Amino acid sequence: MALDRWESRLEDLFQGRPYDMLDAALSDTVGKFPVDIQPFKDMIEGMRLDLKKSRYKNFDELYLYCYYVAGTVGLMSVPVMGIAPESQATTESVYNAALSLGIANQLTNILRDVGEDARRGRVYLPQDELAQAGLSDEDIFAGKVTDKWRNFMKNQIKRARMFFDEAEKGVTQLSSASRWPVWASLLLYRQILDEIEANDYDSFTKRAYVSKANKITALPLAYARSLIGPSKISSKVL
Ligand SMILES: CC(C)=CCC/C(C)=C/CC/C(C)=C/CC/C(C)=C/COP(=O)(O)OP(=O)(O)O
Repeated sequence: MALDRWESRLEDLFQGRPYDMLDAALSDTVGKFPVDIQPFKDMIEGMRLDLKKSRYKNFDELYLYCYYVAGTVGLMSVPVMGIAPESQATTESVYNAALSLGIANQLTNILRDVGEDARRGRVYLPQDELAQAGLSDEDIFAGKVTDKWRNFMKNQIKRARMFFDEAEKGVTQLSSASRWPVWASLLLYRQILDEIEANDYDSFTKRAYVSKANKITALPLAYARSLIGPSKISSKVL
């Protein structure tokens, strides 16, 4: 019911009829930038899915959930951030990178929160891959770091990193003012994966986080990378 109401407010604010101040802020943004309503609707759909589903058969199902709740945020952001006017990249490839960053962030979030989610009876991990690794829901609820779990997590982390790599290809194509914050968020969120490794894959009892010192260090690195735009200069330098 609440989600239905949210959806009708969304449609209203896209037509310039905001209900409250927050709606008004989004309505203003929608009037200023070429934002599409579909990713917003899809995010609400993701919330509906999350209400009725707490297991994912395979990565295809998990990917769809990640698209709904996080990939959509990437798609919403690009029209506001803007693509660099000198970019030769296709619009599709930039949206694809933005989608990948949302997916990468959500997968990272899931791998960090395994214990917290399990305590709420939820397992956002592909059931077929758990089975292939010799693991079951019971192992997740028991929360013991075993070699099977470590191996499983290594593969999950590898996949999340592939999505970050995919996302990297798009950041240089964004308008120059948008590149720094996006690089910073990418570098910082990806470091959570390093922290999960440093915790010996214990996402059951530990919440992996990036230290303040690492966060501060990431900012100049992100800034340096943000200087690279869609030019001929090799983006491999930094
Ligand atoms: C790369 C290019 C070309 C553009 C950038 C496009 C952007 C900004 C993508 C980022 C999308 C993003 C920030 C997605 C959010 C993903 C995420 C981790 C959501 C987690 O939300 P919750 O589940 O509420 O978090 P908690 O579990 O911490 O409460």
